[in-house]
Amino acid sequence: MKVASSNEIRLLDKEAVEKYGISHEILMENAGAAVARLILHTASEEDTVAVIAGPGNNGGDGLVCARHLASHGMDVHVYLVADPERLSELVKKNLDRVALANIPVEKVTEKNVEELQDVLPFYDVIVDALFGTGLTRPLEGVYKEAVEAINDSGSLVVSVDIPSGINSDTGEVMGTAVKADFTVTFGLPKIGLLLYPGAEYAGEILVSHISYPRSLIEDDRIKVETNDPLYPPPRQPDTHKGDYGKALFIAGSKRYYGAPMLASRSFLKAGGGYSRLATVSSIVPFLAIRAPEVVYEELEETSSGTISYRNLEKILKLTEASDIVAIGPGIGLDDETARLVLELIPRINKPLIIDGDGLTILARDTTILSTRKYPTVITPHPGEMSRLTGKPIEEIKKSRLKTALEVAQKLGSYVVLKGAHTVIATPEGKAYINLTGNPGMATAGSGDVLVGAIAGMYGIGYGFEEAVRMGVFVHGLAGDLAAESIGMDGLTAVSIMNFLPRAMKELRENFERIYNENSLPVLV
Ligand SMILES: NC(=O)C1=CN([C@@H]2O[C@H](COP(=O)(O)OP(=O)(O)OC[C@H]3O[C@@H](n4cnc5c(N)ncnc54)[C@H](O)[C@@H]3O)[C@@H](O)[C@H]2O)[C@H](O)CC1
Ligand SMILES: [K+]
Repeated sequence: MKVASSNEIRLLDKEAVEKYGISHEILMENAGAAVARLILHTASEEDTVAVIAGPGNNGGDGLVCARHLASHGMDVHVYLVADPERLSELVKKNLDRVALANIPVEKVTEKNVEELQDVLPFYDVIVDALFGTGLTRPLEGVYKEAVEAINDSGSLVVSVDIPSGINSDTGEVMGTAVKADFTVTFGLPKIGLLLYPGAEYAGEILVSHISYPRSLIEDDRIKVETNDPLYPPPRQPDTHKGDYGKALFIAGSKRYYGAPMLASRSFLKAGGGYSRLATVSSIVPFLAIRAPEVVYEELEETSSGTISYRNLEKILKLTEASDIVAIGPGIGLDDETARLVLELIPRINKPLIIDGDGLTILARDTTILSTRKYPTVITPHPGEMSRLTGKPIEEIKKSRLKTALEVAQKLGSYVVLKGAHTVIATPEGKAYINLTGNPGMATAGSGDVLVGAIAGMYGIGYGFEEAVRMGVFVHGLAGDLAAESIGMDGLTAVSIMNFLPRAMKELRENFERIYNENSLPVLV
């Protein structure tokens, strides 16, 4: 599903009106009615409802919602946190309709806002219609106090379009924000609902298309989408291991042999056919016990136990017999090894995944990517992205989508910026926000499993871009299945790896359910 910025949704709003003849009044009526439908499905008609309406169209949606709930016999009160004289004509029209329907309206100002703390806990349901995509600055004064009263109420909170206080483009909290149980968002979901902390404040998100024409819903001018799963390519019966991709992992060192094991083995667990690990000979005996299905290529090592430069030609030869290559997990930062990695990246004539220390080494000279003739994907966590861009980590965490898109464009490489709701960006300027995964996956080695999963998706036959997307999707799905089975606390990278086969089985056998459970529901 497409995901819109506040500017894009305003553009679609404008086109709905000007190009498709759907008036603002119809859009607002559909929006308010959608919120009312959710409440009628979720609460009971005996429940009491407080609608907290703000100064703009978000408030207007709330007023429409109040009218619909009252018409179902619910006991509804409106708290207007705005100056009625400054409302737009359309919002004023809806305020008049509320008054004409004898729905109590109370004006909230600095003088009486603290009373909200006392009255809101008595309402079963609170509709947060203070601000939506028009939020332009941090909430202060009466608005901030109203939000805090909503959060302290203990009532069921339903946010209109976006939780008030959340930045609809970045997901940041602007001063303070409503913690919603549900958010009904209109037209298309907003980016700020899917990036943390916005994703956490939104609660369960439901989309209402409010009669937007399909061409607006699927508008290609919108470059961001949720990372919805794609059905896996069939596994033909008469095949041999080579048909499911031959992968080469250039990884590991005397100190780090967990990473290469996790990456090379996860490739097989995700469905890949033939996994070769080129690593320092001193750790091969240990690895062979833990991962007997992997084929090992022993490499000479430096005095610090990392892969020596002397292996350059041998490694290049190995890449020729591979379909996809991954470089970096646990490879270390020894100068000689770094020189080898910087020499290999432009000369590996295969699709390439660069991860872990390989990214820290790449950060020394990202121009080496420009000569590559085959697709590349880099899989940084925010710390590695900070080294690649020179931007502080905090800034990256606040602008994950923008940073991923910029770097993908600049490097001509796919970017997987890991974290809660991993973001995938393409060199062509598209982006996908992944919805699978859970906090239990923030564990050492999780990224190594992801490298294997991406390579595995390419091995089973997805195209490169689809393999990157689906590697992230199944990695998160495996983590969710693992958490379901053993909880999040003891969830380790090995748990995620061991649930990859189940994730693939679920994808193949219960695709519809997996799709529905991991994409945004449309409120009908
Ligand atoms: N997406 C659609 O097609 C539809 C969207 N609708 C709803 O419209 C709002 C956006 O409405 P808008 O009037 O542009 O802004 P808000 O209601 O979010 O904000 C009101 C107003 O408040 C001012 N403001 C901004 N920040 C602050 C602040 N920190 N403190 C005080 N005042 C602030 C600013 O002037 C804003 O204009 C969208 O979210 C939907 O709910 C349509 O109703 C249905 C179709
Ligand atoms: K809102």
